[in-house]
Amino acid sequence: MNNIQVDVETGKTPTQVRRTRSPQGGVRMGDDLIVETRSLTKEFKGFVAVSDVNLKVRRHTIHALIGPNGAGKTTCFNLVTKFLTPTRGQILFNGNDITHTQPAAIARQGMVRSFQISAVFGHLTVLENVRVALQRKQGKSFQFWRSGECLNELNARAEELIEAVGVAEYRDTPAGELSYGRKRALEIATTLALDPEMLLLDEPMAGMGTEDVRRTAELIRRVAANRTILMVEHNLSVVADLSDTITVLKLGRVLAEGSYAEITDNPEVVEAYMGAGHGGAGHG
Ligand SMILES: Nc1ncnc2c1ncn2[C@@H]1O[C@H](COP(=O)(O)OP(=O)(O)OP(=O)(O)O)[C@@H](O)[C@H]1O
Repeated sequence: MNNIQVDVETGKTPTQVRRTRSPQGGVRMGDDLIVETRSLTKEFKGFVAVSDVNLKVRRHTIHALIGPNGAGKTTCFNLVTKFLTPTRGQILFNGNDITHTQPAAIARQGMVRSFQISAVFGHLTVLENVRVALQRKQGKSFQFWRSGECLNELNARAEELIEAVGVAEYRDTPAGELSYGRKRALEIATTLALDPEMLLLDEPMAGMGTEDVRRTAELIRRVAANRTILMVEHNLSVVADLSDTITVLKLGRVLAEGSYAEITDNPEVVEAYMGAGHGGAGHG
């Protein structure tokens, strides 16, 4: 049975090449940092939604962004994934300044936002959806795909991916008929088809029932074995369970950063959540 570590990182990936290459931008980061933001700031018509955020995401960790409503999590996430342009500040990915790079170019560099590129097509089966994603990554040449060998390879890879995310038994089911949680697992499979070095997840548990949350958390943990994950997540018990590092935002600024134990020990964090009317750990 394949597991996620062998099925998605085969041979010399572009990722591995990047890891050994010296940064092109000439901006040095600490060796273990994959993403760093410097004084990241976003203003909307004078309103400062994100203010001077210095984020340090270490390679091969799960890093969560949390905070009460309106804290700036989504804005911060959209800045890092380049859906928004910062008013000020800098974003580095693998040492390269990507502040002004287009989202598609960043995806090619290995930073992929789930549910961004990887739309799931409801009328296609689970397996077909993953095949489409694999073809999108590799297939520019029609001739290439005409070769039977390539198609076999593609099928084998697609089977591995759906196995890895736990939807293999639904391989021939149209994606539109899947439960919400399984659809999101399939979305993760289509994202993994792009072989990302870093995965950005925007509220991966949103709208899920307990069983789907448990399964998705397990999936994220497996996916993270050889990747970096940055996620915005409201479900604090999931955050507690999964995250190596948590950055707490409040009113656009970093209020605290550390392990779950560290941040929950911080009176300012407790106050921020209580003050905002949040129910604390386990709140979905
Ligand atoms: N496009 C925009 N124009 C104006 N203000 C915005 C815009 N996007 C976000 N904001 C404001 O910026 C602040 C931060 O919003 P953001 O959505 O990033 O917070 P959040 O932490 O993700 O909140 P939530 O948990 O409620 O999703 C909020 O006050 C919001 O109203």
